[in-house]
Amino acid sequence: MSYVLGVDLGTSAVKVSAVDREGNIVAQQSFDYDLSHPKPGYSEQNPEDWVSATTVSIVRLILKDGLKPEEIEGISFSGQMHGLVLLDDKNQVLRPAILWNDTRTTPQTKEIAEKMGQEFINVTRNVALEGFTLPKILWVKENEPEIFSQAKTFVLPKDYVRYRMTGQLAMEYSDAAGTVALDVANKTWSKEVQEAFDLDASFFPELIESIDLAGNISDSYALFSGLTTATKVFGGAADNAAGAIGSGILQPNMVMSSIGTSGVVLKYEDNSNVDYNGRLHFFNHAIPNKFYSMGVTLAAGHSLNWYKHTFAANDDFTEMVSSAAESTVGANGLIFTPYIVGERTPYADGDIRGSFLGVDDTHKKSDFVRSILEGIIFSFKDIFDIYDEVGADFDTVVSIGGGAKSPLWLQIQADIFNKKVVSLKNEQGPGMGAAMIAAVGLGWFDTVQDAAASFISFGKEYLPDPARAAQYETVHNIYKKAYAATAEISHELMNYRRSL
Ligand SMILES: Nc1ncnc2c1ncn2[C@@H]1O[C@H](COP(=O)(O)OP(=O)(O)O)[C@@H](O)[C@H]1O
Ligand SMILES: O=C(CO)[C@@H](O)[C@H](O)COP(=O)(O)O
Repeated sequence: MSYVLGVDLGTSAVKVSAVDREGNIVAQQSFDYDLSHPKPGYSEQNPEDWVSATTVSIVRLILKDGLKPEEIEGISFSGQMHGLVLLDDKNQVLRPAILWNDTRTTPQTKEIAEKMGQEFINVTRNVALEGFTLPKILWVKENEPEIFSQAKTFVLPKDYVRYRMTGQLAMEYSDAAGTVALDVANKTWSKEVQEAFDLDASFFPELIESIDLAGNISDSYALFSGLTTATKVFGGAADNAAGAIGSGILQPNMVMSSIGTSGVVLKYEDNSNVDYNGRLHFFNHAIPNKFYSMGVTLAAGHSLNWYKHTFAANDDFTEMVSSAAESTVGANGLIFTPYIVGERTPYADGDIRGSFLGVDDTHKKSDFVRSILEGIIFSFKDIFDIYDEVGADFDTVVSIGGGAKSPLWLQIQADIFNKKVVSLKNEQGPGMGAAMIAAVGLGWFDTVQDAAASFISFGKEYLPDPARAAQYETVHNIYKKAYAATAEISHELMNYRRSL
């Protein structure tokens, strides 16, 4: 037998999946690690914890699940995006990694916008948000100059783990795009960004493709992990790019709708010609010379979980979700905006907060649940509207994440999007995408598309009902007014809370 390992390096844990040539997951191991929040808004992790957790998972696959090291032909990665790992001239880590969900960098995002304006968006194809890597680099440069003066280069989380496995330092394009220091269309580090922020070209690491061989397992890592030096290690991808591959989002007619803790709407882009002018993220895909665009709803499943913990702690989760069927399209006139931790797309506003609008003394719990399911999908529909504005054409929405477990929620998606929605038969997410990258890198398949044809099967299709779709269009048009109508109130309430 021969296997590949897909390493899904997440924010709270790493999950390593062993996959055979037919795409079957033969074993899985995971290991948690801590997040540290040394100050409000700070979010850091120790890169050594990623290496240890990944290694423990691999050792367990070998010792507990009986995988033979010589049968593990290749390894690749899906990585949490944007986290800054600063390295000195001996590739030693200089400070804890500053993660994607760390928001200390608001002044640096403003500095970037003021200094480069539209040119920044034209080159990097993104607006510099707090979570992205360049603002983090500038934060260290301005706030920890003694550390920055020792920094020779930087990498992203999964690139660091790959370096420790192989001894070879590199960054791959799909993650490099999330630094917002890359000229995305031309696939080179941006000279404009380097000059504007006085960053040396040598600070930026070598770039490779996701399916490129980064190196073999080194002697020292073989000793540490029990793997053999024959195992090949491939570039891997940003978690969203790997998730898109693992869900088969490989053609321009397909969009992914992911309802996890946060929500993501992601579209495969065949070339870099389409211009969202920074309203959506636009990154390089894990497939050479392809791209993807995406928008994020910060609190998707999180909104539902918040409601349950706060108002329905003793209810069964699945029954609570199913109770939404007792309500109506438009939740009997109740609208929920899911901005309970701020929002990213289409409103990049950390201080906006959620609302229930139209609360009536006849509303029942089932109406509240329904309004939450609908509000999350209205927020996704706002992202779809950006696609409509540029004339993007697609007919299939692949629904993934915990939210895709609910048939009612899948149908609500079909009706609100007014598109066909499909789920996956055996959804494995980004870890499967990582395994597919290794399988293509090894030559088991010629292309990622070929790997997908063998590894991925779609499940049930949900078609929009024309009458419900028309009703939802009416309610969504009302929902769209809620952001502007509640922004000032939200901001004032946030200021009040800060004053307490
Ligand atoms: N049976 C279900 N029906 C509908 N939604 C669900 C169900 N189970 C979980 N969820 C939602 O899915 C979310 C978790 O999805 P998941 O993809 O596991 O998230 P993540 O990996 O981002 O934490 C939860 O926040 C929850 O609201
Ligand atoms: O910031 C982004 C994308 O822009 C996130 O998608 C992180 O990459 C999330 O990592 P996990 O929550 O999946 O660990």
